Amino acid sequence: MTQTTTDELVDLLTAYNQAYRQGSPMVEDATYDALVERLRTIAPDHPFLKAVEPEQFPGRQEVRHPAPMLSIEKAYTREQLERFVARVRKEADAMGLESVAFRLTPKLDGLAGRDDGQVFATRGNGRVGYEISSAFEKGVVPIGGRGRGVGEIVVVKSYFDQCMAEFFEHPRNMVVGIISSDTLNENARTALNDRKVHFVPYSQVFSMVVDGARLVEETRSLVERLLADVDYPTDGVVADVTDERLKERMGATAHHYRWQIAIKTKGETARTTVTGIQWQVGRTGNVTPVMEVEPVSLSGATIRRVTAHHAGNIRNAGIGIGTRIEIIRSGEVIPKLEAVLEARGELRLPDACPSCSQPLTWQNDFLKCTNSACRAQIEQRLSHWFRILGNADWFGIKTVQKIVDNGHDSLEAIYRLSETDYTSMGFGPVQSKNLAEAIVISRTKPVEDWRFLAAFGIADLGTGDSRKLLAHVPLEKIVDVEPDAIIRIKGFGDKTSGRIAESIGAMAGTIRHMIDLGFNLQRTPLVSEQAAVSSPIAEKGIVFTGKMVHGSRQAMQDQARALGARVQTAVSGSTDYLVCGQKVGASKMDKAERLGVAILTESQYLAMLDDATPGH
Ligand SMILES: NC(=O)c1ccc[n+]([C@@H]2O[C@H](COP(=O)([O-])OP(=O)(O)OC[C@H]3O[C@@H](n4cnc5c(N)ncnc54)[C@H](O)[C@@H]3O)[C@@H](O)[C@H]2O)c1
Ligand SMILES: [Zn+2]
Repeated sequence: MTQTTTDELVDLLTAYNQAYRQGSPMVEDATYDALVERLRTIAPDHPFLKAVEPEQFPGRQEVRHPAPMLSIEKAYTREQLERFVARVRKEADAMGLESVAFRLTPKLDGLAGRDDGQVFATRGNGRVGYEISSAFEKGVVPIGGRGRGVGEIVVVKSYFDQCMAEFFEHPRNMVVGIISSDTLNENARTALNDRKVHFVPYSQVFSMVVDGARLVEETRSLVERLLADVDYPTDGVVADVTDERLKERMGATAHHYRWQIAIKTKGETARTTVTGIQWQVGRTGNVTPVMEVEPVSLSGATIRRVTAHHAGNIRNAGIGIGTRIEIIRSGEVIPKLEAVLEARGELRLPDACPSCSQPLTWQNDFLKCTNSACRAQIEQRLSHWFRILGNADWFGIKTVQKIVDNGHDSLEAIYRLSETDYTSMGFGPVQSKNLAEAIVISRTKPVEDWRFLAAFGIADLGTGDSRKLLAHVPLEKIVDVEPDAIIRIKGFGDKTSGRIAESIGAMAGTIRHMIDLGFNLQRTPLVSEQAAVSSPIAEKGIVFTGKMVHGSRQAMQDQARALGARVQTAVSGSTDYLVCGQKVGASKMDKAERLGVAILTESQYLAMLDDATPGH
């Protein structure tokens, strides 16, 4: 190999690394790692291999780490893992250690950080990182509390898949965006408000301790067990030697600790051929490509459809019928386009909306239908209503399409339908009954007013911002809201406020109509009222569990809500207190302990409320 090839390779790696750190990788990890290995073969002493691949956050203050935050050596194969275990064994023998144990933890795939309780910093180049303490003010949830050392900033995976996957190509994009920019877009704000962006210290994650033999023999099942319950994006499992003296003896290179290895589980890939491209219209008018492919088997499922995320991917790669592609599936329901192997066929992009035939326009990489009367958008908006309201099932997209086909194309119309109307549209007797009941349930089952408002699909108003808005403007005044009133609320910018007010204005009739139907709405307390209630549990996430002695659980939950708490049904990363009555299941307690949630008995909890009440 000549010097130029080495340089070219390093240039390529540098570019790939930069794209990756900014949240939009250009190639798969395995491809990147293979290139790194190639560099190691041709230029083993190249500086690129001797350091942590740097990330950059321009304009942030630099923070020196007390101990370097290094990269991790990778094992893709059994042989690589065996070699690692053998190396550890050898050092242990030299120390006269009889047994060696490894602590296994999920390798979280986000943005690494370190929180000493005062300063929160990124990894940077491993020695010097960047100060990002504002992340906690933005709403990143520190799991287990502040000051727990190194960990990873990640988005809750199920949440990302359900609510954010259509806006971001990878959860890391979202995290990097949130940390690096001072102005957050609507989706990022929603996720932060929903408390779904966490800083997870590695000390707080689920772990298992095994010996070297088991690690090598049962790798697959161990990895599966470790990752089964982790609701964060992962890209493998990290194995650490547990013995402190052995760790000290093994030390580190400039790149990684010698007592640690990452067992990588890359998403499974397959190769296939594009046989067609379907264009789907979303609620906001984005027209996105779904490729039909020759059926191919991938992690146990037969794949026929592959998403290409946005039209730009089709345009830039020149994908036509006959194009050979590589696809990857790592947990998503619909697999993604991984790489274009050979572009073939004619590139054909729609110039008209597949639903309403209006001309499309490009907005960055997205093709957009701007016709608000577009049939597909109406269907998506109606199904959005039921999805966000979340208290009544049965109105999936197929059902909604059929209803719209029959001329009922607005919420007003749908809420007028009766069981016999459904039957005459051709729904079966059972389904007709279910649909009619679901409508009643959607009005009678309690639902938060911010969900109700967000369900209309108002521009720039996700659930998080809807809650914020309603803390300042009560729902019954919302249709008359002026942009000025929104701008004054923290977190709303000029443009967004204008768009929100305009969009609310355009939907005022429907909003009023739906309010008048009398939903069972739980009000968001107004900030002006909240000031009066200063309680020790305001804003805290609380789970009540077990049989309560003081009163019914329902009554305690209501009281907690009135005191401004966020009452939850399950312990999660956003829980602050688990209040235990009698006969509490061990699993809830375990989970709470693992997540660093404070566990209180019923009387401890009541004492806490009492202490804070004036006059006691
Ligand atoms: N696809 C691409 O274009 C591209 C580009 C650059 C890097 N990469 C990938 O990034 C990796 C190298 O980057 P890196 O050095 O940032 O990361 P790494 O994979 O070497 O991981 C090291 C980091 O993992 C974190 N980590 C996550 N879970 C952990 C746990 N349970 N215990 C301890 N640490 C944990 C730590 O912060 C540590 O700094 C490679 O796997 C490479 O494939 C990909
Ligand atoms: Zn259209």
